[in-house]
Amino acid sequence: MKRVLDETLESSPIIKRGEYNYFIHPIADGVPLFTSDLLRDVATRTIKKIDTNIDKIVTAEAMGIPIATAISMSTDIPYVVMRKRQYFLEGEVPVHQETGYSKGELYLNGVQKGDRVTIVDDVLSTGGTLIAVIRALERAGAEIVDIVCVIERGDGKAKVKEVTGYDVQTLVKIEVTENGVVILESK
Ligand SMILES: O=P(O)(O)OC[C@H]1O[C@H](OP(=O)(O)OP(=O)(O)O)[C@H](O)[C@@H]1O
Ligand code: HPA
Repeated sequence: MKRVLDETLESSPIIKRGEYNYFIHPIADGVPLFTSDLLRDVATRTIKKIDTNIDKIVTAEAMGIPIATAISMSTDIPYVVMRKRQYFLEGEVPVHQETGYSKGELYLNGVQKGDRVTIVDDVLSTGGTLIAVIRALERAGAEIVDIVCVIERGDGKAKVKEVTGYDVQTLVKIEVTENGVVILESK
């Protein structure tokens, strides 16, 4: 099957966000154009990697949402979005999130103690976001079954393992320089 993700990644434009070389790709930003071929490729490859005997998929806004939606529509597993906005619902879990270029809060709602959950997200870079999501789920008393991030860059995977003990699966590992994206590994 055509690996649309890999084919499109190598033509990603790069912009500077402070010192951070930020690649722009539809999976990570929704621009310049998010095609159904790309979403299907990502959803199909992610579903193959996870145990679908789970209660919920958990993702973080914004760009985990299309991925979680596509997986949910194929598997009938419902999903929860960790939002940057607070809702003040009973049991809401706030956590601090830091990426390579931003800081803020994320809020978890809708996950109950004992829920079997799988985390999906678009990019794993420093690992800051995943660590925050894992911490929130631990506080909620959920059982984390799988973690899949579509695109891996940097050493976030090792950092997540060191800090939380969890393994993260990814679909592609890339290197980002100011000149562009290079695919190091496609799984
Ligand atoms: O491993 P990290 O360094 O934490 O980077 C990965 C995170 O960065 C992006 O989120 P961002 O907060 O920029 O939100 P977005 O999805 O709205 O772009 C991306 O969607 C991941 O969640
Ligand atoms: O370089 C990036 N591009 C898009 N999304 C991201 N999330 C973390 N790093 C990046």
